[in-house]
Amino acid sequence: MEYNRILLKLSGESLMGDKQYGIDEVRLNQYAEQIHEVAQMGIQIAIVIGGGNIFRGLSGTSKGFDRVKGDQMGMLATVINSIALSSALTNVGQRNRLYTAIRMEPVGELYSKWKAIESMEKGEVAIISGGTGNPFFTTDTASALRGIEIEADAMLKGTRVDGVYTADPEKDPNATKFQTISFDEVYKRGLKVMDLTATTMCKENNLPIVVFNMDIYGNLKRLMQGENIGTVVK
Ligand SMILES: Nc1ncnc2c1ncn2[C@@H]1O[C@H](COP(=O)(O)OP(=O)(O)O)[C@@H](O)[C@H]1O
Ligand SMILES: O=c1ccn([C@@H]2O[C@H](COP(=O)(O)OP(=O)(O)O)[C@@H](O)[C@H]2O)c(=O)[nH]1
Repeated sequence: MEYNRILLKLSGESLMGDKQYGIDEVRLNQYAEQIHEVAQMGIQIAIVIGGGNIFRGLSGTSKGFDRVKGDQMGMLATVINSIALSSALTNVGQRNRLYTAIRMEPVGELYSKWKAIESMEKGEVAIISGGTGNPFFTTDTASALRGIEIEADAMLKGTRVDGVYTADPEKDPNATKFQTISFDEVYKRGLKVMDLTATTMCKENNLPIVVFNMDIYGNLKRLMQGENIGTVVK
């Protein structure tokens, strides 16, 4: 697969690094350096980050939170992570622009497909924060949505496992990894590497997903250079 424009999804939870909560500066800077490296190769990059290191709407409901309010907190958590990444990218010399799904100037500009594309064409990394702006969705679904909107060649799901397995590799030591897998096979086997809403959006709009381990330094560049790491879902 050749990549000219990518949507990179970063897990909020991975941003914690070795910490129990919040943002680990070392991990954050490693992400920024790797993104800068790939941007310098001329690849257009949009980024969507989760918020699981700070707050997840569903975890709030068990403590009595209203789901919609909890999800709004979760979406704001993705904005916090995005501001941190924006700052880290600036520190490594990478121009970038922060977009928000809901109006929040001067934190970021209100997202639109055209503004994000214009940024990327100018060599800026477009950080698209705030999820879809709606409760009951996940950051994976927001990534699928934004990836389709900005006409990315693929959605790269950077996570803490190195691909899609026959079963959750964190629970089943006998699970084996797929090099590629079809969307239909993901449904048939009930694989839970992304939620169904996100998977269905990608399938219906022909956006391939690449699941890879973003926590191994250099993996993003390896992938862009065509190395066979991770799993392609298409
Ligand atoms: N079939 C599978 N193949 C790979 N990972 C899976 C599979 N089923 C479940 N997972 C889990 O999905 C996680 C990756 O999804 P991610 O969205 O980054 O995590 P989270 O849901 O914690 O934010 C992995 O840590 C892994 O434990
Ligand atoms: O379009 C969206 C995207 C995210 N969220 C909320 O934001 C939280 C953080 O996102 P997620 O759990 O997907 O992040 P990750 O697992 O990648 O850290 C979710 O739990 C939801 O509560 C939401 O309501 N709508």
